[in-house]
Amino acid sequence: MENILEIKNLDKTFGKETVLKNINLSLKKNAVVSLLGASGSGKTTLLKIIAGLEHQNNGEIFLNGKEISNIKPQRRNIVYLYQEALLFPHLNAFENVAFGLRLRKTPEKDVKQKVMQMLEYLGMPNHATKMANQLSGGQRQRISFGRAMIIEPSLLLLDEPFGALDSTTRQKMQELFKELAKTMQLSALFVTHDLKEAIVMGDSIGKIMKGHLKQHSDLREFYEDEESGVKKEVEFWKQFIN
Ligand SMILES: Nc1ncnc2c1ncn2[C@@H]1O[C@H](COP(=O)(O)OP(=O)(O)OP(=O)(O)O)[C@@H](O)[C@H]1O
Repeated sequence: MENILEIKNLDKTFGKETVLKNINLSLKKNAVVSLLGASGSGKTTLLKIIAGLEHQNNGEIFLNGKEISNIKPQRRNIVYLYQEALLFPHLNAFENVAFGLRLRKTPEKDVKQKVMQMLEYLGMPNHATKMANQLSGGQRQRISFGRAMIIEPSLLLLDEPFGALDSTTRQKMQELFKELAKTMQLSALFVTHDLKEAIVMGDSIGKIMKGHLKQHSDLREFYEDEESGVKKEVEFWKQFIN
């Protein structure tokens, strides 16, 4: 199947610090790649470069087969959703979700229908008229997630999107995302610190270590790799079971 995203030989340094070294990554259309890596390993930097908010020192980025390194962020049809995504404070939840549709001059009838459906998906139809500061942290996070999803971007870059949620809501959002990714045929890079979440969300998994990215084509290969930490995790749980 065709790759929506292809990164070739990408390097990034900040001053004397080499953050990313010879990164190669491919993402198939309608697939999700989970991206793991310790704090400070360069995950956010990689997403920012793909979104066009940082620039690489070397290497190329192809979106749908087209090199995009010199294309402005707003022209890339990529949505980058970061951890502390801010909602527009002067807009209510409905209007925050509707924002991208309004920019695209979507007819009012469709805006209403799409936004209400998204709020329904997010479990928030009763919060539509609340302003951003009247929502809880997790609710704000869900609304910003809905705002990103609703415009059906070619590529979604998600940086720990469910990091601040309790485990029940987090699991619900994972299920919702998987469902929406399928129905909206989304392609996404999904950054998480959580091994279990990476496995649940990803069709394949990449891990950044010491500036290098290792991409596993499937979960079996990821499991077999001692460095992935999955075997260790399994052994940990086994020791409690006779
Ligand atoms: N604008 C910048 N100027 C200088 N150094 C930077 C800049 N942005 C990031 N860095 C450095 O690059 C390294 C990678 O940072 P990055 O935010 O990409 O890590 P991360 O894997 O996303 O971490 P976390 O999981 O903690 O969010 C860090 O050492 C950070 O200090």
